[in-house]
Amino acid sequence: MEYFTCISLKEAKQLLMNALAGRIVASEPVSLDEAFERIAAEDIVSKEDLPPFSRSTVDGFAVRSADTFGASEGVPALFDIVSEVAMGQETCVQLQPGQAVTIPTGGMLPAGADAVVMLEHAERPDNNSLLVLKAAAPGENVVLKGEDISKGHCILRQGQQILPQDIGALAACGFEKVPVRRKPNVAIISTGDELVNVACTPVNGQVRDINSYALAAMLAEAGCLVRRYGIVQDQYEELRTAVSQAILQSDLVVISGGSSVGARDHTVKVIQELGNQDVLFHGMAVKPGKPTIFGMIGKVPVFGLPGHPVAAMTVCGQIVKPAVQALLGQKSGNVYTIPARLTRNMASVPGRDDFIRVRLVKKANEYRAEPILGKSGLISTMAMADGIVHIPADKGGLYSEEIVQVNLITKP
Ligand SMILES: Nc1nc2c(c(=O)[nH]1)N[C@H]1C(S)=C(S)[C@@H](COP(=O)(O)OP(=O)(O)OC[C@H]3O[C@@H](n4cnc5c(N)ncnc54)[C@H](O)[C@@H]3O)O[C@H]1N2
Ligand code: MOO
Repeated sequence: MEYFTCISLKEAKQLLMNALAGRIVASEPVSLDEAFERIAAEDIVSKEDLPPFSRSTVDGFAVRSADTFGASEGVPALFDIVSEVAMGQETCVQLQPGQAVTIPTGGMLPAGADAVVMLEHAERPDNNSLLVLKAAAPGENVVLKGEDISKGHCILRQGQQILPQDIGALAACGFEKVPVRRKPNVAIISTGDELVNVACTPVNGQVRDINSYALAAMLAEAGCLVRRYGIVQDQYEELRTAVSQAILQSDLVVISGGSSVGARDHTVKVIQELGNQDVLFHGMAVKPGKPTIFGMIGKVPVFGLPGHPVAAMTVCGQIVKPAVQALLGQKSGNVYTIPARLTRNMASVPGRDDFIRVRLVKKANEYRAEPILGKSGLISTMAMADGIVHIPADKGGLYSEEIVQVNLITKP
């Protein structure tokens, strides 16, 4: 007997995106110290040229490059040293033919100069004159005004995740603060009469709550402010009360466990009742993770994730994280993949998306992906894995020795 009307992962993602369209969270300004990994709420355009003046990249002598043409150790070009550029100060010299000025690395290029001769390519017969031993090309050893970032250049795109190099560019252009998306508030509710808190020693029949911790970590990494609502017993009223409270305080709610079709699985009924029948799907053709629920309670997306820990984490990666990205207006999440050679055949069922855990082993010049076999209730199979290989719905499996893309779940 089939209890679920399973829809494809593709269809599930589409329903999810339709339901979340236009629900991007508000923005807030943060300082550069707080901007790492946040999502830009606006395009940020430079209001100035960087560098704001042409500058030297070496210690040496600013010259007109044309004056050095043909210079060599045998036939050096002779210059008058007319001034000295001081670091951090404007230079008002206008270089004339045959003139040079001393300049430090980073110093402002004087008007008329278009190249810098390195100290080691010149000799100073006396304080006021210079012999250049090597020709300098126009622009040599110089960063031109605006060469790094020009005025009007977009340094950060709306929806882009802010990384250290972006923070550097923002600092360079004088942005002390940057508008980012507020972190979505996410509630995680664990359900199950058998669950006890991590600090407890479970008696027979009980297990510790794994999912609320693992999911909290995944969603914090995705940019959320996560609140764990603790363990709720498999009782309709208790779950209803917890969810009613969670939706008032959250942008997204995750309920772990109770998503299947057993007598104690109340999640669907709670979403239906609080959300005016708005359950958009119950059942996805994926493995692990088939008994997944998604519905809206008012404006709040609510997910019912399967209780088996690997299934809960897989579904979190496949549909909850994309939902968070939609709330953040994030253009694309960082997915690090690595090609690897599969070490054994992996059968699947056409029409179903499978996600297999793999361990990566470096051998010769390539990585080999060793599938970790084990039921979706075994958290160790996830903890041992370096990545996940996706078998798409249009394939009946993967062959041993086939090159596959591994989505890394460890940091590269
Ligand atoms: N007759 C059927 N039974 C089941 C089906 C099915 O299609 N027909 N699907 C199976 C699949 S697939 C999964 S996955 C599970 C999902 O069940 P639920 O979402 O209802 O979850 P529970 O029954 O509450 O728990 C299942 C399993 O996971 C353990 N669990 C639950 N929460 C946690 C937690 N926070 N930390 C650690 N472990 C947790 C729980 O103790 C159970 O062992 O249903 C299958 N059954
Ligand atoms: O979702 Mo389940 O068994 O596929 O873990």
